[in-house]
Amino acid sequence: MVIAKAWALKKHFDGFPKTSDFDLKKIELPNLKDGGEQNFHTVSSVCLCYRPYSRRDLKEGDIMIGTQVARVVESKNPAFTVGAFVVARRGWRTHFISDGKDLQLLPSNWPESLPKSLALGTVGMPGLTAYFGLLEVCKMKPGETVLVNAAAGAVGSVVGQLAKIGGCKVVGCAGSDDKVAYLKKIGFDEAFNYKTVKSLDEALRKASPDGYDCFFDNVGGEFASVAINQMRKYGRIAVCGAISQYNDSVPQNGPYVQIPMIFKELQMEGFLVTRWNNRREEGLQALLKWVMEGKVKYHEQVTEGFENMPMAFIGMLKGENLGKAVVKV
Ligand SMILES: NC(=O)C1=CN([C@@H]2O[C@H](COP(=O)(O)OP(=O)(O)OC[C@H]3O[C@@H](n4cnc5c(N)ncnc54)[C@H](OP(=O)(O)O)[C@@H]3O)[C@@H](O)[C@H]2O)C=CC1
Ligand SMILES: O=C(O)CCC[C@H](O)\C=C/C=C/C=C/C(=O)C/C=C\CCCCCO
Repeated sequence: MVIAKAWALKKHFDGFPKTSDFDLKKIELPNLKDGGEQNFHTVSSVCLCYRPYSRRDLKEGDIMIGTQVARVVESKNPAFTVGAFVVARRGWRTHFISDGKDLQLLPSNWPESLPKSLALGTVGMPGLTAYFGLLEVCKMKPGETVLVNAAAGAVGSVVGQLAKIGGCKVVGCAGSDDKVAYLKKIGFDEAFNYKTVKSLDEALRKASPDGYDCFFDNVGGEFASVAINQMRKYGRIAVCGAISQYNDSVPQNGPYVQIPMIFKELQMEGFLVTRWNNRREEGLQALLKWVMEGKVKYHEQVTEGFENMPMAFIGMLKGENLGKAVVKV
């Protein structure tokens, strides 16, 4: 008999999440039925989207939403043999039983040398978000200038590198000098620390005096209000996330975007990566190839221990992660 550990949402977040908002539970798993298999969850993702999605999708007492890479430890399903690795969206839990319908095997050509946890980051949902957001929403073209914020994170770090592969100039910003140094190391043309610059407006102007053709916005709020005024004519803004607003108890005012949008004839489009679920394999194979060729570098912020999941999530919201935040169980 297996006893799984799971983190539940004890109390809906009020402002910034606290460790006391989570509750560690033990769940006894039944024996396997024919056609079922049991997975041991080896690495778990902590994703920023849990913050807004928790309010919409969970009630207090529910297991936290989340995605994991899991290893099959017992199986009565021939499609998932013992030892296989799968990506599952089964929330913050150490073990679970599945009939296989909600599992995705890692791509069959996944190289042994590559950490399987990348299936939660650069070669997973965040990488796909960067890929489709840049190609399909920003519609970047060689020679253009691309701006991305939260640039040292899971999505942003891939955005910048894909834009370089696409022949663009890339400007990124992040919240520490170490993150800025990392952005330069992985090929960003310009990078700055948005927390220490005297004026965001000046920093953006200095990084690209001619303005920006594409803006991949992970942050929203005040940053977006400033950046929108530095877009070039016919610029495209991909609204991917709004981190600066997720923990607000009182909604922020603005931005009032109509004037620059009219005069510069801008396009601003929100998107969810799931729009391209039917092209998932294309995106994963492209990302896998670039990673294997060394054209896309990755970094993971690894927290050890399932008991530290809430801390890893809170740490990511505070900006403690470089690259994708994952928890090893
Ligand atoms: N539309 C879609 O389909 C998807 C959207 N997303 C969104 O993409 C964005 C990036 O996600 P992801 O790459 O996983 O996260 P990250 O790995 O980038 O981690 C979050 C980072 O956000 C930064 N941050 C936190 N608070 C603020 C703030 N107030 N202002 C500016 N930056 C802040 C921190 O970095 P720093 O030190 O730089 O402040 C932190 O490290 C999120 O908004 C997420 O919701 C993600 C997946 C899919
Ligand atoms: O690890 C997981 O479980 C995440 C799975 C997410 C899923 O597979 C795919 C799409 C993720 C989209 C993320 C979107 C954002 O982060 C954008 C943020 C907020 C959306 C607003 C939600 C408001 C609900 O009231």
